[in-house]
Amino acid sequence: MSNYQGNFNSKIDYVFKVVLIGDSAVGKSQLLARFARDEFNIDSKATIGVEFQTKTVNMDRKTVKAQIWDTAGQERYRAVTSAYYRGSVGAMLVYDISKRQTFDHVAKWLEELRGHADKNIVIMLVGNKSDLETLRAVPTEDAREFAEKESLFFMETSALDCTNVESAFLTVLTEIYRIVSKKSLMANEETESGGSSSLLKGTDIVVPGQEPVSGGRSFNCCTSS
Ligand SMILES: Nc1nc2c(ncn2[C@@H]2O[C@H](COP(=O)(O)OP(=O)(O)OP(=O)(O)O)[C@@H](O)[C@H]2O)c(=O)[nH]1
Repeated sequence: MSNYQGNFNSKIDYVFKVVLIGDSAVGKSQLLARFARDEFNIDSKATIGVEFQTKTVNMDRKTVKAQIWDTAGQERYRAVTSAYYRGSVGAMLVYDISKRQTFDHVAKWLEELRGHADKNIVIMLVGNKSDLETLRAVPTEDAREFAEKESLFFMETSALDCTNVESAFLTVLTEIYRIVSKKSLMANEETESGGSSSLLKGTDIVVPGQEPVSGGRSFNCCTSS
């Protein structure tokens, strides 16, 4: 079920759409549950269609609402690909450190992501289930090397025991914020000089219960109220 945790009383400076992708059962839904609500469900069912949750964080005296989207890893249950990626400015590409195949499929997920998302999207490679060290099938070094080659952030996490979950999401959100603030600065300069910026274009995001969030600002991946 989609779960919208909007706070209509406080001013939101930005909305960042972040998508979760990766094979089925790697723990995408539980990473989201842990980050958004500090919950974990050992009997987590496969996602059908698409869900999202929000979490509001403060950065640099701005209020950022992370709108995190989760879809099924299984092809037959997945959301429409292009709609899922539309407007996303961050992605968590998740595999399971105890299942080699889920890491072998990371390149395929990355290809799909790069084919559909903004070229400047911030991507974190996430090796989840780090609590299953005794069953490890993906050496940390292999993943780190892949991430470096592909210019991705990389972290190992455990939604079960909380390791690095917050840190992984916050790293992505902070990097998006860094790019967007820079773009905001550039946009102001370009308005004066007549140029155009290529940083994190994104598209309009409509949050249920709110007006479409484009508007005020010259970059439309985010909102400003
Ligand atoms: N040991 C361990 N199990 C986890 C962890 N994260 C998720 N799981 C378990 O892995 C299973 C799958 O988790 P989900 O979060 O539903 O996986 P998913 O990637 O969302 O799966 P799809 O919806 O099919 O794409 C569930 O039984 C979870 O309880 C973790 O960090 N450690």
